[in-house]
Amino acid sequence: MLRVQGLFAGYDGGTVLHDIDLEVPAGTVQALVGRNGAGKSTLVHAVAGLLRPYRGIVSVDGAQLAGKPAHRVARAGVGLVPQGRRVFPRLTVSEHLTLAATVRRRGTAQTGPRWTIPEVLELLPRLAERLGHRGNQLSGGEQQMLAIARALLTQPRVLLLDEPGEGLAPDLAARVRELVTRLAGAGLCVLLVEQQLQHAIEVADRIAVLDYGRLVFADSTAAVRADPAPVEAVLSVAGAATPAGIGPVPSGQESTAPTGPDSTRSGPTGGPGTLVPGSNSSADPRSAPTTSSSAPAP
Ligand SMILES: Nc1ncnc2c1ncn2[C@@H]1O[C@H](COP(=O)(O)OP(=O)(O)OP(=O)(O)O)[C@@H](O)[C@H]1O
Repeated sequence: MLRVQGLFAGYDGGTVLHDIDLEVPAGTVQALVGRNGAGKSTLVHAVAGLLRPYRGIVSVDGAQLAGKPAHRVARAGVGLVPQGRRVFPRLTVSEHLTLAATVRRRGTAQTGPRWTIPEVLELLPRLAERLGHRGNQLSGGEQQMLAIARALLTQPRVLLLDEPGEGLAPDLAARVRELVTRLAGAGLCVLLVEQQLQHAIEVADRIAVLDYGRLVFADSTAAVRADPAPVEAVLSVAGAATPAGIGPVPSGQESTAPTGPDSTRSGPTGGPGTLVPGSNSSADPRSAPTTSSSAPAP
């Protein structure tokens, strides 16, 4: 189980993510949707240890990970398929896989599937035909497959996928979604960032919506499929060019609970089908942050 609780994070002392609560049980896919700049990648980075949260909890099966560096988070069982794939241009496919396979999990018992290079190649046969090719010789789809293979070889219990279908041909993107379903079926907790609500509906068990750095909606996919209007309303607000913006670090950073509007927090999944209380509704042009504290950057 991946648990995120009361998470605040941002850049250079400014706050992008406000009081995020999310739980992803093993064997399920949690989709995260939201407009450009809503904070989706920031959340993924904060979970993966690439960005140190200002405060809040990130845990995997009870092990606290918030604030730990990315390599420790990876060893604790969190695999990342970053947006843009980020493969090494000069390393071959084979070298990428070998390197990833050397990341060993420490300090926790192995649960879920344990991937070997042959198994990963069986899952992604295209890579088997490209073992000697360097990263910069791969197509976008092949790079995506490599990024997924590399993440699996770190033996994750939690897989974070940041827009894995971005830039792929529709049929390849659909194959990636099928793969995501299979991986959840194998017992992984999957947090999937998706731009397209329809794609999220296809693959996810639950759907959460980030807007202006706040979790404004969370419910089962079945509920969203039955009534997508609340999610569509958030995603389609005019003026989407205004991103989350970076506000100041929340005041009272050192205190145990946030104050002001942010303190109205829903349960971990935000409650059934509701726009999360305490967040601004999609109809409100919102201002980012609540205070102008000058708390220090992390
Ligand atoms: N490294 C950074 N330094 C400063 N600000 C950043 C950085 N990365 C992102 N931001 C800002 O944080 C906010 C959220 O960005 P983020 O990339 O998390 O959004 P997103 O929802 O993933 O967007 P997209 O769908 O366009 O990828 C934006 O205002 C963005 O400009």
